[in-house]
Amino acid sequence: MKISALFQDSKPVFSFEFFPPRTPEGEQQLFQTIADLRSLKPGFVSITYGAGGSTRSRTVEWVRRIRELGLEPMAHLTCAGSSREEIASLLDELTTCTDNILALRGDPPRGSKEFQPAPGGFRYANELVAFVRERHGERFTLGGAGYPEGHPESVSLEADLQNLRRKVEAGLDFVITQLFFNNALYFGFVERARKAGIGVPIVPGLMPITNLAQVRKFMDLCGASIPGPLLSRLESVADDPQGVLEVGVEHATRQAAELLGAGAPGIHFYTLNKSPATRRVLENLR
Ligand SMILES: NC(=O)C1=CN([C@@H]2O[C@H](COP(=O)(O)OP(=O)(O)OC[C@H]3O[C@@H](n4cnc5c(N)ncnc54)[C@H](O)[C@@H]3O)[C@@H](O)[C@H]2O)C=CC1
Ligand SMILES: Nc1nc(=O)c2c([nH]1)NC[C@@H]1CN(c3ccc(C(=O)N[C@@H](CCC(=O)O)C(=O)O)cc3)CN21
Repeated sequence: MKISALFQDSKPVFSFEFFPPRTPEGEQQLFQTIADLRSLKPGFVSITYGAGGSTRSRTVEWVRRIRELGLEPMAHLTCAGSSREEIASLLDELTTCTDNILALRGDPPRGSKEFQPAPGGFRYANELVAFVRERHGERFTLGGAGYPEGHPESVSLEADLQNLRRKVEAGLDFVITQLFFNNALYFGFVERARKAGIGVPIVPGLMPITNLAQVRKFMDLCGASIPGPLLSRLESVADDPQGVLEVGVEHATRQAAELLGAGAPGIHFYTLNKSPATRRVLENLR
């Protein structure tokens, strides 16, 4: 099912993001996480492609598994490291297992700050979006990424917004935001986007914090800032994993409730393949 239909409804769309595990233990954990989360009836679940250095070949495999489990999959697809021929053949394969694609540029390889397009590949996500539309028309619902705090490589918030507009004009059906911990960033972003003529749904992406070291890594990778008071609360329980999770769940619950109250079209959860925090946030919202 094309998930664009879900956003035409007034009900909020909840979605979960997973990455393809590298080890048999990781695979077992992800199966368990999906089992734990499926009763929450997500509108869709997405599978990353090369995120955080993870493997790409398993994205399609997990998309198939998710569909077999009766959930609606969305495959992430990036420009990184692939020629257009390779992307074309992957797209043909995706027509056999999903109706939904999150079209991304991709991160620079680990240890490098600068993105280099592959020979015969694309430099920006808007080129990938146009390519998918050119080859497959309306066959897929297409999502893309948006940056409430600006993309780390962009020269200004305004330039970044114009790039988002270009990407939407190339054919995006909706936008998922980079994770953020302060809702004012999302509200400001949506307001600026609407003024710039971007009309598609903008789904906030939230990551319930469960681990302080990981948060620091994400601030670096994603360019997401943490409000000082939240960081202080996390640091005050740094030696107590359960305490960190409690703070993370409470914060994400407050963020989600306020976002939905203000009319956000749903919430996309960056689960990192774990279920307890996301489950508790959604239960708190009921
Ligand atoms: N859910 C997920 O998996 C998410 C992944 N990401 C990652 O973030 C990274 C960036 O990907 P995207 O946002 O898709 O990239 P993008 O191509 O939309 O933007 C990348 C950078 O290039 C600039 N830019 C974009 N189009 C341009 C153009 N036509 N001319 C000049 N500059 C342009 C943007 O302002 C931005 O600084 C990727 O690594 C993606 O994997 C980000 C958020 C969520
Ligand atoms: N710039 C950026 N790139 C992304 O890939 C990305 C974002 N932002 N923002 C939201 C989510 C978060 N994503 C992530 C981020 C990190 C891991 C991660 O921790 N990966 C593990 C290894 C994964 C594996 O076991 O293969 C790691 O240790 O890096 C996964 C997905 C994907 N998304």
